[in-house]
Amino acid sequence: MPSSIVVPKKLTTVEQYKAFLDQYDTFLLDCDGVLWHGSHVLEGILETVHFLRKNGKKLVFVTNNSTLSRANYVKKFQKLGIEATEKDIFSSAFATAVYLRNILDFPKDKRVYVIGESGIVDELKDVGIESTGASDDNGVIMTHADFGSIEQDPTIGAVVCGFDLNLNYRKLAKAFTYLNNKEQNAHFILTNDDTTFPAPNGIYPGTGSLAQPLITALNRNPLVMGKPNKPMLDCFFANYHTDPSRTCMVGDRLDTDIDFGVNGNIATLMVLTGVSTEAEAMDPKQPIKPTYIMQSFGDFAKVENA
Ligand SMILES: O=C(O)[C@H](O)[C@H](O)COP(=O)(O)O
Ligand SMILES: [Mg+2]
Repeated sequence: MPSSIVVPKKLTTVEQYKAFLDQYDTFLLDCDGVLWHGSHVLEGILETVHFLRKNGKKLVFVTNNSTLSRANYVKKFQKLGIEATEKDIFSSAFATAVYLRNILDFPKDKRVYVIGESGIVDELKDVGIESTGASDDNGVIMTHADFGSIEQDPTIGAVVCGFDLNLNYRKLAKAFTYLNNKEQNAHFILTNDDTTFPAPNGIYPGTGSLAQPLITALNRNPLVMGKPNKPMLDCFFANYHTDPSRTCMVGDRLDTDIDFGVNGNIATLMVLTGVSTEAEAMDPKQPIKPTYIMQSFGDFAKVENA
């Protein structure tokens, strides 16, 4: 059906929330912008998670945020008051590691140069892939005399770029050097390409924006692992067997979360606590349409008290 005809259904009343919840058994929950902003859990989220689980609903967490491993996400969840196990968590770092190991059959004698944080390094290590970079070059201020210190490294079989609070010119110059060596033929991979992400006091540049200098300099498009792309879909459906007709993706971004659900042929609920707006979703020219829209996932807590 043409997207201009699909009109998302706005959920606003407790009766509508209840009728919505009765349709689904499994909820794929995005994290940044749905559950929290950074480490600030949004209002009603803890009550909603508790209520849904008490009513037998399955919650799976699917995040493009590659900064933590699943093990460290479990610790974050627990610290914020949400029980979770590694098997309930799908991050773009995990999808990247699975893709390098299972799809690319990454050579044993090669390493990955990482622009990003511990989540990527740890998940690669979990599948037996060695990496370099990441925090090695944090805080390194280059001078114009330093270019000679950037050398080729034939052991680099891939460059993986994820969210990196400590991005700097040296990291970009090293990644460019490895990727620009045509004989080396290193893979260029982004964990995700979100242009922005929601923090407690606004939105900020995301991984897709951080990687743009490399994309422009190389004139080359990377492979992207996270939502809405196939590697994350394959990673999820290889590990989770749910009834698609009783499964719903909940997210704050049209171009990652909602598109991921559309690509996975499951229903989608867009919440307005993150990046995408109701006007964007309702725009007849918008090609990506959520099945439902509501203000906040935390509003489901009102059903319990109804
Ligand atoms: O820039 C990023 O890495 C992403 O915007 C961000 O972390 C998205 O996380 P999600 O909303 O998928 O949990
Ligand atoms: Mg999000």
